[in-house]
Amino acid sequence: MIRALSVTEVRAAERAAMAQLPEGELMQRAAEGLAAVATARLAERDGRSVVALVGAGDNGGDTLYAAGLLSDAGFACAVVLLPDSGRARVHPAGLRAAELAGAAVVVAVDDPAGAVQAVAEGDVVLDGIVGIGGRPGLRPRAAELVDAIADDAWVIAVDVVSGLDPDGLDPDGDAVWADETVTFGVPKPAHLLPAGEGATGRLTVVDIGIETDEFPAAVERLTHDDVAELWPVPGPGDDKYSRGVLGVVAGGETYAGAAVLAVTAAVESGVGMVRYVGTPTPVGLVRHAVPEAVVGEGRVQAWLVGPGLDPQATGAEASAQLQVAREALASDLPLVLDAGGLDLLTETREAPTLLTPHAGELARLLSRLGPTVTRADVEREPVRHARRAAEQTGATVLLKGSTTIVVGPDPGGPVRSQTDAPAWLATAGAGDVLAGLAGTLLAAGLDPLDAGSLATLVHGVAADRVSGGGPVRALAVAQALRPTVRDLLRRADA
Ligand SMILES: NC(=O)C1=CN([C@@H]2O[C@H](COP(=O)(O)OP(=O)(O)OC[C@H]3O[C@@H](n4cnc5c(N)ncnc54)[C@H](OP(=O)(O)O)[C@@H]3O)[C@@H](O)[C@H]2O)[C@@H](O)CC1
Ligand SMILES: Nc1ncnc2c1ncn2[C@@H]1O[C@H](COP(=O)(O)OP(=O)(O)O)[C@@H](O)[C@H]1O
Repeated sequence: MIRALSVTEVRAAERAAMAQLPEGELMQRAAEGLAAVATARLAERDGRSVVALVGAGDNGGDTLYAAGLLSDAGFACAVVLLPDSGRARVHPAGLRAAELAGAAVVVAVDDPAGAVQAVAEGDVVLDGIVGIGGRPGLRPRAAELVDAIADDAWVIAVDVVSGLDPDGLDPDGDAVWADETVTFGVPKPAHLLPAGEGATGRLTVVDIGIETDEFPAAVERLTHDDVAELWPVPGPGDDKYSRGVLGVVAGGETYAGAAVLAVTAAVESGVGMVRYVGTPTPVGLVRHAVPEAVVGEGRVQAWLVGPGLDPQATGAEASAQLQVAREALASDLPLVLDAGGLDLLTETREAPTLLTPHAGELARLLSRLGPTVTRADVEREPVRHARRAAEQTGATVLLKGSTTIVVGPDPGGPVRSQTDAPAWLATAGAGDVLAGLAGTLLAAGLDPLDAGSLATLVHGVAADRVSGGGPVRALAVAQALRPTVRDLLRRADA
């Protein structure tokens, strides 16, 4: 699992480490790590010149020391000081080290044209304007200099891309767009959350000797190595009931195929059994496409309600199906609530509950529970809106997107953030597959946070497998779940 710490926790971890180390040691380690990465990138690109954009804080200090090391190593190094007060506010010892090593110093406020020219000449650009002390956005001088970076330069953000909210909550405004971020000790939320992930580029974590395991994570990301630990693998004593029966209330006369996709995904991901409840058309399709599924009500360990379900549908059969859906919501069993089923949520459930909206559905849900929220609002601040929905409903919320985030109702709990899928997965029916897969995991007894994030990871890996760089269809993703789970489980034996 990859863990990111909030700025507050990072500072606490750094304080604890600093208490054991000589003054300035952490910054030296950070600078050495940064210089080593920059040296490797220069070598890969046959580059000779480095330019360092330097702000007023310790992030600028790291960058100045690294520029000194790179200068010592023989690279042509320029440092551009951004603060209005010029030399006065940058890290004094770092500046001395860079100058002693022979780096050329340009004070942007005194020589704006020289600063632009220096920036344009860098084969590698170090963004040391701000790190974890930064507020979102770039000031005009910084923005102008960032614009001057050559298109083919390799931009390395120091610790956190300047312009981002390091905690990854505020929407990204004007920010540096890095090819790579070299971060110190532990990832920060901006590296893993939608607001900052794109601008962060490749993430390289440099060990500077700070202990972070004891500190709570703000953001977590499951990796392939986590699958074997979390996946419900049956043992000799299991039978189909003990492995978990999933009741699926999905599909209707309008969106009949959603039922096939969700039920297929549940069966392909190894559910003990599916009991399917639908109207005549999807019942016929499910019987034909998934002979393993049992049609009709019965005892289940968890429910999936919603894919392709029309909560406004009328007529005897649709009403009977909606009645089962409402009973599932009112039950004390774990529940995945997706798509049309989200409209049926009227009160807080006590049992484990996973809501799986996309941005539009989350906006609709929040608007039903409080003031109007638009899809654009959710897309601008996904974590805040998912958290709000989780707090208001008492459920775990899985907000789908290119980065999918999963948050539980405890506001202090971590955000799970997954980016495993190719953009080809943005296709109709993909969400129905995810819902079926999440249902399998909930029926097997996983809690909603693990079920949601593990399902998202496996769904994304399966999509990647069937894509191979080309289009995917949702049914193929569902059918790829079996080999995908098998291969991910095999990693543990390898
Ligand atoms: N702590 C440690 O032990 C270690 C820390 N390390 C390093 O320290 C970094 C944190 O350093 P930090 O705390 O000095 O904050 P930092 O990110 O340099 O920014 C603060 C300055 O930025 C300014 N500023 C803010 N927003 C701005 C904006 N949008 N645009 C422009 N300026 C803006 C603000 O100035 P003001 O607004 O007052 O003018 C303030 O002075 C961390 O990321 C890591 O690299 C490593 O050495 C390892 C050990
Ligand atoms: N740009 C993207 N990159 C990767 N995955 C994406 C992207 N956009 C959407 N997805 C994923 O595709 C699926 C789409 O789900 P959803 O919108 O509910 O589709 P449907 O309702 O048609 O089944 C979700 O799992 C989502 O995370």
